[in-house]
Amino acid sequence: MRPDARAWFEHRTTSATSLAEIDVDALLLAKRRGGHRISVVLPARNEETTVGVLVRDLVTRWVQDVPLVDELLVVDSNSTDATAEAARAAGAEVVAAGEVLPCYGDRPGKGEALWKSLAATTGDLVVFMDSDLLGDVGHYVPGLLTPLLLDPRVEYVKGCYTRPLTVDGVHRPVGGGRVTELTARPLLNALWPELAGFVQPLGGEYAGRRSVLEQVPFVSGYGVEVGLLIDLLRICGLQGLAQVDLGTRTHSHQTDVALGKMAGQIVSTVLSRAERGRPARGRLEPGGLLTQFAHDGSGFVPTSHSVAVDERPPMAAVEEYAVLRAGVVG
Ligand SMILES: O=c1ccn([C@@H]2O[C@H](COP(=O)(O)OP(=O)(O)O[C@H]3O[C@H](CO)[C@@H](O)[C@H](O)[C@H]3O)[C@@H](O)[C@H]2O)c(=O)[nH]1
Ligand SMILES: O=C(O)[C@H](O)COP(=O)(O)O
Repeated sequence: MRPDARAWFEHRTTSATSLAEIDVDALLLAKRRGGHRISVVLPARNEETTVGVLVRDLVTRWVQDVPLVDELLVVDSNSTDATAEAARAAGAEVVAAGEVLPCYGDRPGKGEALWKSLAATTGDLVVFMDSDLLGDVGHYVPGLLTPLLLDPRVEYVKGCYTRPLTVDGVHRPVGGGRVTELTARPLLNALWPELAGFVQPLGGEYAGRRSVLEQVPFVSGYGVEVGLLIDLLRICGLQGLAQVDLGTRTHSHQTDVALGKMAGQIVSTVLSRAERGRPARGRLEPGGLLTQFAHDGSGFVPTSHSVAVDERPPMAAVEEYAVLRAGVVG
């Protein structure tokens, strides 16, 4: 690892692997003293089997029993199942991504749901969590908030964890995060070696100050995490970023074919950032198309999918958002 990345890793990684490691009273005090308002956002597409349990646990722990979280929003990302109903019944506020800033239309993808969530929430600190998490993750929210609440230099915190992998009924305690290991990490190490200290650059659990989140574009699909990391590095510098070890993360896994498309979006996102600042002449022009092959018994069958990414502008540049914020702040 490059010396700056190693120094960052050693000084900016903290541990919150269980509630026993977290001083919740100190967080509440810091929240009160700093006058913070805290929003938790869960993007969800067809997560009816997991979102209810997750939301109920979060609401019970961090809204009702301990007043850490002020609003908990599930952004329904074009689900075709009962995700919205399950989340609402469990105590979340639920909004469909397409209903937020409707004049901007409705694009598919996780990043779109996260971008819209900035306009649908009011906290100055925003925590993002996936809604397909399994197991006990009750410490994730306070764990992610600890660096933000206790260290004013920190602008953005990324969770990290070990990742079990269960495929075809076979369980392994590690080995999850296949796109991370085979695509995102090699790309980041090659092009942004200062980010090499991030253990889980694609992880879906992170938190940041609204003041920086609204200054960066959001890639609409699965490129959103790697895009945020690269863009927030530019705005906050390495010292404004932190990571916290949350222990273990278990979630539902996608097929290899689906992960191939995700990897294609990661590549498109990273290339779009690598091209910034280069003269138009001589720029790489990524094809934005991924061709995958299946064998049908008699021969290979190619299927092509778009992995081009589009992105939303920094929320701070959106006029309707400025009006909404004026209502909140004023
Ligand atoms: O169009 C979509 C697709 C997904 N999701 C939600 O986003 C979260 C993560 O999606 P998932 O398909 O489970 O992603 P993973 O296979 O777990 O991918 C990992 O890598 C992705 C790329 O960085 C990250 O976005 C994920 O958070 C991270 O867990 C889940 O709550 C989904 O319901 C949406 O809201 N809209
Ligand atoms: O982060 C990743 O690389 C993807 O979410 C894939 O994770 P998995 O290999 O644990 O399914």
